[in-house]
Amino acid sequence: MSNLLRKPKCRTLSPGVTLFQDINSSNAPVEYVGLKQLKMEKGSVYQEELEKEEVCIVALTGKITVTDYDQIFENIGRRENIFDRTPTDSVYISNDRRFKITAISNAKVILCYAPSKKQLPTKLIKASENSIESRGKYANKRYVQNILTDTDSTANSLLVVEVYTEGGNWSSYPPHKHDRDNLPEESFLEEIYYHEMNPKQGFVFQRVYTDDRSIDETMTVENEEAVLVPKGYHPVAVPDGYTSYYLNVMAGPIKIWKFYNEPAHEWILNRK
Ligand SMILES: O=C[C@H](O)[C@@H](O)[C@H](O)CC(=O)O
Repeated sequence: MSNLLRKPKCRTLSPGVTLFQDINSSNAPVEYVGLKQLKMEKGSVYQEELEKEEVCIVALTGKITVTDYDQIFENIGRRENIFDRTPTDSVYISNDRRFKITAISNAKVILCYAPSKKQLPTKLIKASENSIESRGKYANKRYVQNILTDTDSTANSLLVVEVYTEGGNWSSYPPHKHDRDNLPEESFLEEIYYHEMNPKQGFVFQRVYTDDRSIDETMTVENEEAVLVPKGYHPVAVPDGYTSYYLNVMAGPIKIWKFYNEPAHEWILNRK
């Protein structure tokens, strides 16, 4: 199995709180990004103390209450099913703070991490504040819900985005990368993909590869699996009949998303 593919591993953290994905610099070839996926039973509690990291808590499904012990955001979350295809609520919490999540209903939560040294205000990112984009044409149409963009001053490092791609389409396509700290041509952002499929028995193909092919992994990715993109191009192909969802966490030395399209395939963008 590819070192870039992370299958869910079930670990009970506390009564009613199960960890399925836990990706960080101690167990993955990444320095800037981290991700946890939690499943929480109604009434269960998850607590964490942050050091020099910031977190975006995404109420993936169900309802949760989040507090940083100064503010409390009650009953957040806007969808029972990720494929309701509506934005959801998130909470940004900065470095050197602690937080507690209480599940108001059975809930699925994604925690997105990135480095942070300058403590910024905690913020509820309402679903209505997500900017929505329809990207692509022909067979690379996808639908994007931006939670934290590179122009958003809420976070120091984090970019968080949700992408829906219908069957028969490609996303993150034409292939692009952002693995060089070389502005204005390209920025360096590591990336984690957290994937879900509808129906859930589906899969997508994702290739992660570099110009020199020192990395060239083509993976079959199934429901609730994650893919690491330490560097390289990272297109996704979705089989007919299925809808792909993925959440991206991105971060790097500078919070700018300037990607570089692979020259061999950039002509794709010029079709009328
Ligand atoms: O670099 C960003 C990620 O590859 C995705 O968020 C991608 O941009 C989504 C898309 O445009 O298809």
